[in-house]
Amino acid sequence: MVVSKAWTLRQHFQGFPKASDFHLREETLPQPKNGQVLLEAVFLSVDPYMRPYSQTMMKEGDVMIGSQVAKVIQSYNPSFPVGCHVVSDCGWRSHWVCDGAELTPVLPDWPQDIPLSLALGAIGMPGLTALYGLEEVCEIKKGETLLVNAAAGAVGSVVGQIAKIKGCRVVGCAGTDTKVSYLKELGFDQVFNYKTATSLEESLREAAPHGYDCYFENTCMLMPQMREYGRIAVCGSISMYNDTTPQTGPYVHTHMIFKQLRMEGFLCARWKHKHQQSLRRLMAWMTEGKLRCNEHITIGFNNMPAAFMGMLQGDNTGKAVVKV
Ligand SMILES: NC(=O)C1=CN([C@@H]2O[C@H](COP(=O)(O)OP(=O)(O)OC[C@H]3O[C@@H](n4cnc5c(N)ncnc54)[C@H](OP(=O)(O)O)[C@@H]3O)[C@@H](O)[C@H]2O)C=CC1
Ligand SMILES: C/C=C/C(C)=O
Repeated sequence: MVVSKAWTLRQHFQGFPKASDFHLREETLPQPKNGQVLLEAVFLSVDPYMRPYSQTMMKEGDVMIGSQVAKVIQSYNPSFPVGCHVVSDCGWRSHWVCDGAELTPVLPDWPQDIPLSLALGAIGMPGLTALYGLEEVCEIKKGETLLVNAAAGAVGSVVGQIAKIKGCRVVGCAGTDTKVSYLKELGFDQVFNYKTATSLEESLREAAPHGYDCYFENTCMLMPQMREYGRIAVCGSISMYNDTTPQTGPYVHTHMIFKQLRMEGFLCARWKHKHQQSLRRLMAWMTEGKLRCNEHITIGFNNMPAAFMGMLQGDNTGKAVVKV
């Protein structure tokens, strides 16, 4: 018998999450049966979606939702032999018994020198989100100009690098000078700190005097700088996730109409059927040195809530993960 640790939602978050909203419990797992495997968490993902989804998909007492890279430590399922690594959506748990139905093996032939944690980052859901937002929603083309905000985050940093691979001009905005330096290292053409810029409008105009063809992310600050027939991929709205009163405006109709813009919200899972081939593309770019990913690693399963709250502060550069 294995005793698993699990972090549960003690009470729904009101505004910014606090340590007392979480509860660490132990549970004795059943012995795996025929067709089942026993998983041990190696890396757990810490993602913004956990905040809004906790509100809509969870009830108090549930184990926190989330993905992890886990190692199979007992197996009665030939598709998942002992020692293999999988991505599992079993939540904030140290161990779990399941059949293979909901498990995704990490890419076969995962290179030795690429950390497995990236299966939760650039070679995982955030990387796929970046790829689909650019290719499927923005339909970005060589030579176009892109703006991405939250650019030093797990998604934004991959967005900018893929757009560079595609021959685009990339403008990123981020909230600290450290993030700005990181994005310059990644090869972004223009980067500015939106928190210290004297005028956002001026910074945007200076960075791309002819305007933007594509805009990846959230907020509507860019509307006046969009070019005719511009495309806006609405990926997330992290700045609102902890709000206790709904935000209003700005009203975008005039820009949408007269510039004939297209704005589309999307969820990465829409293109689930493409995930395997897309992960292989991301891995190829990484092994060729065209795609890099900084990670913000917190050590220790017991620090999951702290890592989650830290991520929601917005100060991390790159993908937040917890190493067990
Ligand atoms: N549609 C989809 O399928 C998916 C959507 N998403 C969404 O994409 C967005 C980015 O995700 P991801 O890159 O993983 O996130 P990260 O946690 O890696 O980065 C988030 C960044 O957002 C910026 N930010 C702005 N306002 C806030 C705030 N109030 N609190 C915290 N951070 C803030 C910060 O950068 P800065 O200081 O530069 O402002 C921060 O670094 C999120 O909104 C997420 O929900 C993510 C995955 C899939
Ligand atoms: C799958 C992730 C969704 C958001 C909104 O983060």
